[in-house]
Amino acid sequence: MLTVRKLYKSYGDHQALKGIDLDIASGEIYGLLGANGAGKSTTINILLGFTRPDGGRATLDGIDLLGDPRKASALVAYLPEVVQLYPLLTGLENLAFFSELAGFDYSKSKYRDLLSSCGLQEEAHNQRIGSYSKGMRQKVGIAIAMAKNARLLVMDEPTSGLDPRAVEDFSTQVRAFADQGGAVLMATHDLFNAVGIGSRLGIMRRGELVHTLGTSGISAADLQKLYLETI
Ligand SMILES: Nc1ncnc2c1ncn2[C@@H]1O[C@H](COP(=O)(O)OP(=O)(O)OP(=O)(O)O)[C@@H](O)[C@H]1O
Repeated sequence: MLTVRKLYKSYGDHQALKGIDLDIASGEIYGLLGANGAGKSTTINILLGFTRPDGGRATLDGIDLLGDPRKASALVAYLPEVVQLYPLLTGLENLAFFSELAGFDYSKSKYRDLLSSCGLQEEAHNQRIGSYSKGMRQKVGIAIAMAKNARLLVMDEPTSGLDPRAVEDFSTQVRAFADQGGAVLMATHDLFNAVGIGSRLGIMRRGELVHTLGTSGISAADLQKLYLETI
């Protein structure tokens, strides 16, 4: 579904990416791991069209993500570390606004269903986003991704600052997105969550993807050992 080939990026004479290859299938949650500066955000920013690569290709369901940013933004949803929403609008109004921006016009009850299915309690639907916790904002962010039928959900450090209950809720929503056939790419330092939620993991070191592994049968302790030996 997502295919990335030979992605290169330099900043001045510093090579931030040295030929990244990445494949994420439909229904897969891929955790991208690596120390600060390894190149995770650069990879994500290129896939989102925020940064231009020096070389390489990325396709999603055969569509060129790097050459056609408008098509790409219709297919890809992004959850940054802090989900950017309008603080003076309610959760429901934000969902309606961003859905309409993406060309979808649902009924109010459909928006409510989407928010509820993403775990946002009903009493919060009509509260302004300014009063939401980080976990609640993420639920709206995932509802927006679902509303626009995104095929790929990209996330940067989604669990930083979330309490364990919020991480559990978040994991449930992300799994639901993947179970509907979406692909998920998540850059994270949270090894425990990565091994819990991820189907596959990649460990980056100095601009290279040096290990990829499936998560079945791997404990967080095993992953931590491999990670520390790798970075
Ligand atoms: N805009 C930029 N200008 C110059 N150098 C940059 C820029 N963005 C990233 N870099 C450099 O590229 C390398 C990769 O950075 P990147 O942010 O992709 O790493 P990361 O793995 O996401 O790190 P972190 O875990 O800290 O977010 C680093 O050495 C960083 O300093």
